[in-house]
Amino acid sequence: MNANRKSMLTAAIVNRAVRDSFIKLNPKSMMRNPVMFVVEVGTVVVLLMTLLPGYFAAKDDIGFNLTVFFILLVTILFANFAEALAEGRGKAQADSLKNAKKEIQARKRVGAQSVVIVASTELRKGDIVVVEQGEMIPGDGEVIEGLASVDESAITGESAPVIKEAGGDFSSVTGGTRVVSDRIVVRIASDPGESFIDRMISLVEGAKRQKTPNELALNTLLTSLTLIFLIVVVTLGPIAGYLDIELQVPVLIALLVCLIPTTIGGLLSAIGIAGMDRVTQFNVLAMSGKAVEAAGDINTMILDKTGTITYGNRMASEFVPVGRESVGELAALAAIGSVRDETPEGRSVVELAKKLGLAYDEAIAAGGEFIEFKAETRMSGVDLTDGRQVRKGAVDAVKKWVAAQGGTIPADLDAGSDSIAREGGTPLAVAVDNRIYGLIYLKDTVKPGMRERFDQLRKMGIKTIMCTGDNPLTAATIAREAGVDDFVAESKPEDKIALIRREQAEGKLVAMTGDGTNDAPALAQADVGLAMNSGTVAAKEAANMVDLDSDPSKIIEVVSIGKQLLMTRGALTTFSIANDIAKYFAIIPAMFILAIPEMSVLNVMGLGSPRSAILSALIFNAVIIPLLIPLAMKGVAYKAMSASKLLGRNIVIYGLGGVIVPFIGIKLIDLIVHLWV
Ligand SMILES: Nc1ncnc2c1ncn2[C@@H]1O[C@H](COP(=O)(O)OP(=O)(O)OP(=O)(O)O)[C@@H](O)[C@H]1O
Ligand SMILES: [K+]
Ligand SMILES: [Mg+2]
Repeated sequence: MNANRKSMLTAAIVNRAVRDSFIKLNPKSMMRNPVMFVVEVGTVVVLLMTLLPGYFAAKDDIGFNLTVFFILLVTILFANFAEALAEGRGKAQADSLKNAKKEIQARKRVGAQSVVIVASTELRKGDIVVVEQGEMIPGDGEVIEGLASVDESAITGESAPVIKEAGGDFSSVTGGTRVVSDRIVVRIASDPGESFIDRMISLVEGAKRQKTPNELALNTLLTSLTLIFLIVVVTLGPIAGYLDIELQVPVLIALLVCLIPTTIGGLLSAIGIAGMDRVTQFNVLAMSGKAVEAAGDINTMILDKTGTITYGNRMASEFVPVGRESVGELAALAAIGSVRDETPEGRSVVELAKKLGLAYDEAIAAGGEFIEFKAETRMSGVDLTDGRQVRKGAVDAVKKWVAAQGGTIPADLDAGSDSIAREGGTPLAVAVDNRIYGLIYLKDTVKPGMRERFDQLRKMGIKTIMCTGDNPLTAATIAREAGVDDFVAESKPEDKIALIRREQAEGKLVAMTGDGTNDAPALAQADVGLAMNSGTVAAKEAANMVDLDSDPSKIIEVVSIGKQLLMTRGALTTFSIANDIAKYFAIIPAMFILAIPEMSVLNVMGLGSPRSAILSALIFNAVIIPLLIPLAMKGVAYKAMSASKLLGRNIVIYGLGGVIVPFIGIKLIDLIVHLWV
């Protein structure tokens, strides 16, 4: 991962955040946060009363009023600082991305063979460019010719070059990355300003940050609470006046600020930004905050087997002949049928034949028409020039193919394939025309720690379904070994989308990962679709998240981050509202004692004086914001457990804690403040 992306808070980020806290005082930007905007209006009123004492207040109140003004101003600055700090890392990252986005020259193809030099900024969707060794790729696109290794460190932070090739699932390239060897022809897939880096910049900068539905709902709640308390406090003046009690405006404003949910109001956007940022630091790009929150609410997770649950480098490890066929013949045919199969499986078959010293005729292998592997047919092979058709593929698919040509199925085929499958391997049958020669044992291993991760997901209440093109027996073995809740075997690409729709019809939120063009519809259908950066342009465009490290099992952590975000917001909202209740008990008695000194029995907290009580409550209200910034940024500690259990636990910690902490805090502050007031 990128070193500067990992770095936590640098001095530069903090300095910038301090500066931004003042810039954010602009009422125009404050208005987006109604709770803090009310505080700002109150601050201005108190300032006016302090500056123009003759009009509004008695002279001896100047010191008190000035202090209230100062605490209120600091309260707003603290809230602004929280937001600015949360934005800081993204802004720093955007700066370094902008460096990767320099205008460069591109070799645009015109006509069949000639090229012209144009600026990369002039490239449009559909243009064809040629990129030679050492050159920067001028825009996002799909490799349509050639193969090259590409240094993508500008985007992924990963220094090892990756292979990009035409066709298949590793064909997408990103503008601003560099070809380190060979030459490719790329079809540009985005218009200027809409490239991956552009999107990434606006994403990390938060330029297009929109409030999520969740945030909007919470904001409405907080605004309503603010409005209610505003009405309460505004009517308190006349009521008190009627009772001949004089309540001073700055005291009323202090009361108002203590009562309205300033803690969560001040930290709300920081929590959202920090949640997004945690995902980004994890090298996953979420296209919206909504996607991250959806991840937190996921009920069902669909994972594919090969490459997600297992390592996915399925390697041929053994040739198993059936009937009276020989290993040599089987290996030769398997190799001939695989010479032009560029999948890892295909390459490993040829390698195994070579390793075992089993010969095959290179000339025969090179000729004929190559039949590429397709997830729909689950077979690959070659039609030789002599008319013979060589096929290898999923056992049931090959059986059907052979049967259709009037062939018979060797009696020991099923036993052989079952024993491979029971070990978690993938059996491939090898056939020529109507005759089956035997099996290839493809070995794959479950990634370590999968069982623990699925256990965790289960505790979170998330159902995991493994979806694989493999046969039911292999699927069952791997499913058992990895500990997923359910599996679907022999699934074709369209089965994934059907599965997602079925779950969604039951009201569930579904997450899935994918990288191929045929995953694109399912990625779009899923509530959280995580595409691999190595994958195709179609997959990346359909998904609402892209993993720069192309590790599909990361979906598990993304869900944890989403949950943590939702929980942090819930916990701090609970804490904030509980806090306000406690402050109410500190400040209301103080107000009345100030007006009617005989009421001093109300001073249950034993605070120094009414004024020091009010100031202490107000100071507590301000300092709790920066004290909670680390929690808002890091998120509350998250343990895998059911939603209801978590809710109960959080209400105890943050609800009860929220009531108790202010009493202690205000009392302590009062001990100091009382020395002056
Ligand atoms: N190169 C290949 N040539 C012939 N058959 C193959 C090849 N690769 C895979 N197969 C067969 O096709 C089946 C489906 O493969 P596919 O890649 O669609 O799914 P999968 O990788 O098994 O499952 P997953 O969805 O978990 O990735 C495999 O189980 C295997 O039997
Ligand atoms: K408050
Ligand atoms: Mg696959």
